[in-house]
Amino acid sequence: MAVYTEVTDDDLAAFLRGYDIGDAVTFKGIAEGVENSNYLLATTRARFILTLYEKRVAPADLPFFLGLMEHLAERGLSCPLPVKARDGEALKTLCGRPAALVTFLDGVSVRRPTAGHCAALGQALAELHRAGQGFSIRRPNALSVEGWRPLAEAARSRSDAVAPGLDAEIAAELDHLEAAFAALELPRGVIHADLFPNNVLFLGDRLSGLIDFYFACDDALAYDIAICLNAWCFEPDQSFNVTKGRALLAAYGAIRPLSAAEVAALPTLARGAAIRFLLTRLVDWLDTPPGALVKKLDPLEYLRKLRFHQQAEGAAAFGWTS
Ligand SMILES: Nc1ncnc2c1ncn2[C@@H]1O[C@H](COP(=O)(O)OP(=O)(O)OP(=O)(O)O)[C@@H](O)[C@H]1O
Ligand SMILES: N[C@@H](CCO)C(=O)O
Repeated sequence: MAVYTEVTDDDLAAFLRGYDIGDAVTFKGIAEGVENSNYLLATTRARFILTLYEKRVAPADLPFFLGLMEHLAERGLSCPLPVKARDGEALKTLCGRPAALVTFLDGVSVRRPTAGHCAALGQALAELHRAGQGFSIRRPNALSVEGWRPLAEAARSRSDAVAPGLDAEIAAELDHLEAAFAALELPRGVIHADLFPNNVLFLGDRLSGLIDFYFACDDALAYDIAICLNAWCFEPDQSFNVTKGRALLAAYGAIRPLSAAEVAALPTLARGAAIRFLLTRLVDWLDTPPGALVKKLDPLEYLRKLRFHQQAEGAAAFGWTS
């Protein structure tokens, strides 16, 4: 569940007096999501999402996230648009938390993506990468290669309890990845960095919006593709669906063609993307107390994906065809 901070009717009424968006009609907490408190607000004019940023979002990063959504929306990407208050500011404080209102997007996320969904995702990802060009604020990726060993250290004495031998397996993989990533020179730009199916909305087969930009940062554009290949193209039995991978890559390439260096780097990037989510899930798994309301995500799902990539030979394993 994701309502950590309760907003009373009085809090809301006082908050909305700062905006010119009509009067509240309905207001309710949204159960999905794990990072922030989210509410769906309908006013006499339109629907909005009210987000109160909880402890995992650094307040210093909020101008990047809100500015990025505005930049992308102005360039035609279907993503939430931060709503400015009467004073021209989108970032406010509510119940002691940083807070913002963004526009509501219609659509539902898909649980079992088809190849058609993967193609739509690939196209939208390339459009996002194009639209991100020219965005002036920088945000390094704290969860790229330099961030992985500290996460592994945080889990270290406890990870073998999750899977025997896990600590040594992670250490060996990090040795490999640190060298492999150091050798990469790839086109960079703004990436979403968490574009899992729960962050992509569809109306029927049509992709209607991208949400949750709170991991967005500057990094290799192809790293975002690798994150999506991992999140969208594995089946529940953990086999990689080459048809879905091919659909994603072809649709992406039709908008933003991949360079030879990016294609060659995909297996390394996919291993990196696998260990990134393995590690963050592992730390959360170990640190979340029993009985907490937050749903814990399985780190071993990403260990299995990592092992697939360790065996894979070249981008053809993802369905890449030149
Ligand atoms: N602009 C929007 N339009 C429509 N629905 C939205 C919008 N923003 C968020 N939602 C809904 O709220 C839910 C939670 O939002 P979001 O994914 O941003 O939360 P979060 O706390 O950052 O969680 P997580 O990082 O786990 O995805 C989404 O799954 C979606 O149902
Ligand atoms: N997408 C992340 C969760 C938080 O963004 C994961 O599946 O591990």
